[in-house]
Amino acid sequence: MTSIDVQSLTKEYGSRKAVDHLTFTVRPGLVTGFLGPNGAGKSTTMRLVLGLDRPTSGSATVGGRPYPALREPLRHVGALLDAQAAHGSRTGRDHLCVLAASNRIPQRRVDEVLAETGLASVARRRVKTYSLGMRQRLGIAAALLGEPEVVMLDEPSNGLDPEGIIWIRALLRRLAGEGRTVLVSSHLMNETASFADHLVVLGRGRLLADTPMREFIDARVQPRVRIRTTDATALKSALARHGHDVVEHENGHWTVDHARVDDIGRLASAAGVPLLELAQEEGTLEQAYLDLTGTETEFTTQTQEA
Ligand SMILES: Nc1ncnc2c1ncn2[C@@H]1O[C@H](COP(=O)(O)OP(=O)(O)OP(=O)(O)O)[C@@H](O)[C@H]1O
Repeated sequence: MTSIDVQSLTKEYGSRKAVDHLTFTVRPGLVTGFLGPNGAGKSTTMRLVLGLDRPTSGSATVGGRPYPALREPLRHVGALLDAQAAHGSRTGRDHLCVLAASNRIPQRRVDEVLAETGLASVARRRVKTYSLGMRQRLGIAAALLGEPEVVMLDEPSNGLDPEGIIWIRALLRRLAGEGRTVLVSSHLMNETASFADHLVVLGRGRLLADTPMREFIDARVQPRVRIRTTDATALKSALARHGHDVVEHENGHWTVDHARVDDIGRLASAAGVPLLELAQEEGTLEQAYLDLTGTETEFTTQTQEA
């Protein structure tokens, strides 16, 4: 079982703490979403895990060992940090062949990952002719090359087309299903909600949350019920009798906060109120995330006063 362990990790750039006494563990068999506003320290943490930067203090290990101590590291950790990193004058296939050779990975894996990432037909083209999405796929192919137990991807959906986004979702779920440790940073909340089991959230270099995704949402966003009727007066008074406030929306539907469909459905039925619509609206990851990080954002968009 290989986990990523980050212990009291701190990285200072001059007087700025990019990462500030950070401690968390990324466990196998799960997809962990790595979230945080711009500048929160996600990429720095990933770079420290990969030994691309030295921590000011603390440690980051993979399976109990620092990354630089791993022999043939691509067989243990696959990472996509910067999709522009591949040499533009090499072909996609050559790029992967060089990586494979330096980590004693059999050449057949090159063709396997090219097929898996949908790049087989452009494998002999130079990387500089690749679109952003193709480069992203090549970076993911490189990360998968050594069949690593740990996969770390920084914004993998960046530049991918809709088919690619569906593909990456399925890929991440499969990798976790195979028992691998999967850490994925993203700013796309709907995307993250579609593949993550667990979340690690940073703000200004510090840990804000380390929790299963469902718990993260449920702790911050109350569920509500969406409802529509032909008899507004009767419904409103039935709800009021049971202490429920309704919020009326422009297109004719209402929402009842802190409520469950079972209760509202029974209540409407007992009062003989006809319903056209009755649905549970669960809190979204985006709502929960914004609730948590509202005060932690270094760069917020200011609305200009007239
Ligand atoms: N090489 C560097 N030199 C100086 N400061 C740096 C360096 N790398 C990162 N920083 C600073 O460290 C902080 C964390 O940056 P980092 O790129 O890790 O954030 P992030 O969470 O990945 O952000 P984003 O979501 O925008 O990618 C930022 O304030 C950034 O300006």
